Amino acid sequence: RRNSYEMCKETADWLRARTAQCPKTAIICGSGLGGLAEVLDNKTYIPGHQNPILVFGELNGQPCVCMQGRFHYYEGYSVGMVTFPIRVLFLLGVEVLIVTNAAGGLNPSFQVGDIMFIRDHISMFGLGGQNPLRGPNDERFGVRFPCMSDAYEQDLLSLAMESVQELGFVSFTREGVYCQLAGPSYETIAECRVLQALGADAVGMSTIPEVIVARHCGLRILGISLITNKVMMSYNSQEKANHEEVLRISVVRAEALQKLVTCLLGKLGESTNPL
Ligand SMILES: O=P(O)(O)O[C@@H]1C[C@H](O)[C@@H](CO)O1
Ligand code: HPA
Repeated sequence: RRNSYEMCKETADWLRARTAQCPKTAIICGSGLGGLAEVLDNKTYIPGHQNPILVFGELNGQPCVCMQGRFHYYEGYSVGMVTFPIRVLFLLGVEVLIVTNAAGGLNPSFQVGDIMFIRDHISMFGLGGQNPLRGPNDERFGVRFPCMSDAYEQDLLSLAMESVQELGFVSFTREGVYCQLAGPSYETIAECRVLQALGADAVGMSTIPEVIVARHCGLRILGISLITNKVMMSYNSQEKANHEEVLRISVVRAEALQKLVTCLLGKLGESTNPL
């Protein structure tokens, strides 16, 4: 299995041989948000065999690692491969995971450009019977039946909200429920209506398998969705979801997100370091 303990350990050891940095926080950069990594100090770039590049460095004095890009299920990767980097990060000693993504807004009060902290998620994969933890459980990662009702940590959310207030970002910050579909096709109007009725505030194509695997191995998780478009709810709408628009809006908000994560890391450092 791609995310077996042995394979993850081999990659973690391989990375350790290439950098002496010991990040406590990892940031997964969603579509168009790879620029987050550029603000790190003392950067070490480690290109992967395939898509994502790992950038080790420091942000606001805190050791951290950014994953520029991710493995998406819609690209054809197995859920094992999609979640493999999470277990590698865990074996590297990461304790806090900040997952970011671009998502479509289902909540009618959301605007394009809003930042949504993920309060909870709806896994269409999980509901449909596909969970990244399916199969033999390896206790070295976590327990057989992990709790998910507390996957998104309240303390991290509170620190993130403090950062939002200090930065003056309140007017475009929300909280909500993220729902993941397989992609790569965007949702139909009928599907959007169903998701909204189910209680989802935003819809995307990533993140949840990563969160499940991260929660399983005890990582503290903060999820951030950038609302890059409003999904179509009416047959009269002339707009159409498209990836170029998603990337364009991500870039517009990239700087705000960088500031937010930088501020949050400073607070995390203060909260974990009594000095
Ligand atoms: O990696 P994320 O979830 O940010 O990417 C989103 C979902 C699709 O990959 C793409 C759709 O525009 O953006
Ligand atoms: O509208 C969307 N749907 C699914 N994934 C997305 N990622 C960005 N926008 C969207």
